[in-house]
Amino acid sequence: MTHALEAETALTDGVRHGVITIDGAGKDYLALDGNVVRGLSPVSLTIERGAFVSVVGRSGCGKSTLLRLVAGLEKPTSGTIRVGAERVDGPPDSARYVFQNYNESLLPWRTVGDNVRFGLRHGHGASRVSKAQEDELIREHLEEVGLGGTFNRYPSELSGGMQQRVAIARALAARPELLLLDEPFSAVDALSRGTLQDLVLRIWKEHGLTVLFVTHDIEEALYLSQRVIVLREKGGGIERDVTVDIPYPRTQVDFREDPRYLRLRREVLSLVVGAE
Ligand SMILES: Nc1ncnc2c1ncn2[C@@H]1O[C@H](COP(=O)(O)OP(=O)(O)OP(=O)(O)O)[C@@H](O)[C@H]1O
Repeated sequence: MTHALEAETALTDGVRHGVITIDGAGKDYLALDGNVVRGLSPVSLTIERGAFVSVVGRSGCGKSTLLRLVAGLEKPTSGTIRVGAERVDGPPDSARYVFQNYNESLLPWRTVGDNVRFGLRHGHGASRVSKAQEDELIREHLEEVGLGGTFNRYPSELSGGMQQRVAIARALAARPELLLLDEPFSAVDALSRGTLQDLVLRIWKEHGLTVLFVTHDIEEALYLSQRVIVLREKGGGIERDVTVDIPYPRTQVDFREDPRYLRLRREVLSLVVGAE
């Protein structure tokens, strides 16, 4: 195959499979004191359309940097990133990002319904519909994340877990193909966290999304994902790409007793602890 034909095939495959293709992408930051800080050594990674992939590693290993590069919120110092056939150079239209801190995710002066409306109006291939149709769609999205009846409330009137559900509903309203989640549940209590994990799994399946999920919680990463990318300390790049070959549906209690999970937890834990 000629190079031109190979490139062409790669592009059409990219469109068809909606892959994230990271090719030697790395990031060095210029710190305020003028020193260069390694955010992430160059990494290469392909994520298939419809995959659920998590990124784990110690604090400062570059998890958020990797996600922000894919989200187009940072420019790589080296290498390239593509979402589908498009080279990332700013936030891709087909991707939505949910932050760790729900206080930053939502517009506090807008009602829950209007926060979701924002997602609807600024969505992927958004088309104008009447206000009544919009309201109907917003109510459906809120129902989907278990927040029926909160349309006219303000974010500050909701618990942290509920606010994160609003952020997810708003992201879904934008009809993304790719959902990027940066430690979205780290600030909520353990029980709400389990429920939110199951919500994300349901949404992933029902909407056929590709999910890239950053967490410091190895158990969470294994429970959710088909693949867990372990990063080396201090922006050192990829230590291991671990396949989680345990079928879905998974349930919180059974999954954690599965011998395959216990083996993988041991493997990933020792990689993270040993990734120095
Ligand atoms: N804007 C920035 N300016 C300078 N250095 C930065 C910036 N953002 C990140 N860094 C540095 O890049 C490295 C990787 O940071 P990053 O936030 O990606 O790590 P992380 O694995 O997500 O950490 P955590 O688990 O603590 O959130 C760290 O050393 C961090 O201090």
